Amino acid sequence: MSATLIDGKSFAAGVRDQVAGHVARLKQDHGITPGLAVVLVGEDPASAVYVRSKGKQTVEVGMNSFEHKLPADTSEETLLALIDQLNTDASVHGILVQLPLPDHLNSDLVINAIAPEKDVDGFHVSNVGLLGTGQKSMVPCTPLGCLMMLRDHLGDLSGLNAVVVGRSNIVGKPMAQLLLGDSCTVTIAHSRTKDIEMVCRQADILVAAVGRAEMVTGAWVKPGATVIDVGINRIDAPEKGAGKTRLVGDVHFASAAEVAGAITPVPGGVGPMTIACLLANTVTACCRAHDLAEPEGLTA
Ligand SMILES: Nc1nc(=O)c2c([nH]1)NC[C@@H]1CN(c3ccc(C(=O)N[C@@H](CCC(=O)O)C(=O)O)cc3)C=[N+]21
Repeated sequence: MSATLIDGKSFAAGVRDQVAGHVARLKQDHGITPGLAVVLVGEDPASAVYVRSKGKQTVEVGMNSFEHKLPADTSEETLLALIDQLNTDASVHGILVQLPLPDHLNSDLVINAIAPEKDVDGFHVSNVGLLGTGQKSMVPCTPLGCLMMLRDHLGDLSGLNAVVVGRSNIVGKPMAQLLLGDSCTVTIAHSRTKDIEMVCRQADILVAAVGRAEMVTGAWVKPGATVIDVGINRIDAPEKGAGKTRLVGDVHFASAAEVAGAITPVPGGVGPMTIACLLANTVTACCRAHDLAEPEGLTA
């Protein structure tokens, strides 16, 4: 491997330290404790793990964590009533509804019921529009974490060719907006893109967010490029024993790391940054709610 490893795990620990500092200042100087409410509908085991990890880290940085676990058959009416209550609760500065929701619930409707200024996921249509027009908004956590690592590693991004593989509302589209905001030349590639390998090989910055295990190989990577792997895929790992699994990204790490200048690993790359940025967004939302100066370096 010749690429520099971008250590998301330690970067995220640094972001959480900064967040903890801001939380302490909010408590001491203003008597305010930022609060994050996480809503989980149903019993998806993977989602439950993430929600527990978010709650633990929220408390570790000194914030209040409010967890709302609802049964899988919760009605839209009940869920909307809870969101309404959280919208008006002054101790709640951030609201996250864990996705995906069960099929009978309309996630667009639910997300757009969150007060935009408390929408720490940045998924509300108002925040999407504000980001797209370069106005102050809540920025989705995963793309924000990727941007922080890119700026840290590369400094000024202006004029660089950035290719985002994947066009989801959660990662691909907002990632492209953020890179455009930093004056990159941005291409969004996806399953219908012609000669996707050739498109990717033009990228100084290559962000893989398709959800297909190890799809992006070294042959897709321009020598020296910075590769950000957003994918988290659990695959069978018979070499570890019968029935064992392991996590891999959307990038075939071994081959890409031979060509790239820098690369994020999975696990320990983008994932921990996503949670750190959720905490950062909650502090930002709290400061805005109280008309206080926003933390620097924790927003786009
Ligand atoms: N409204 C909403 N917002 C989200 O941000 C959201 C969501 N719904 N639904 C589920 C996905 C998933 N997600 C992850 C966050 C951190 C790791 C993470 O820290 N992963 C570790 C590994 C964890 C492991 O070992 O399983 C790592 O990559 O190093 C993974 C996944 C946030 N999501």
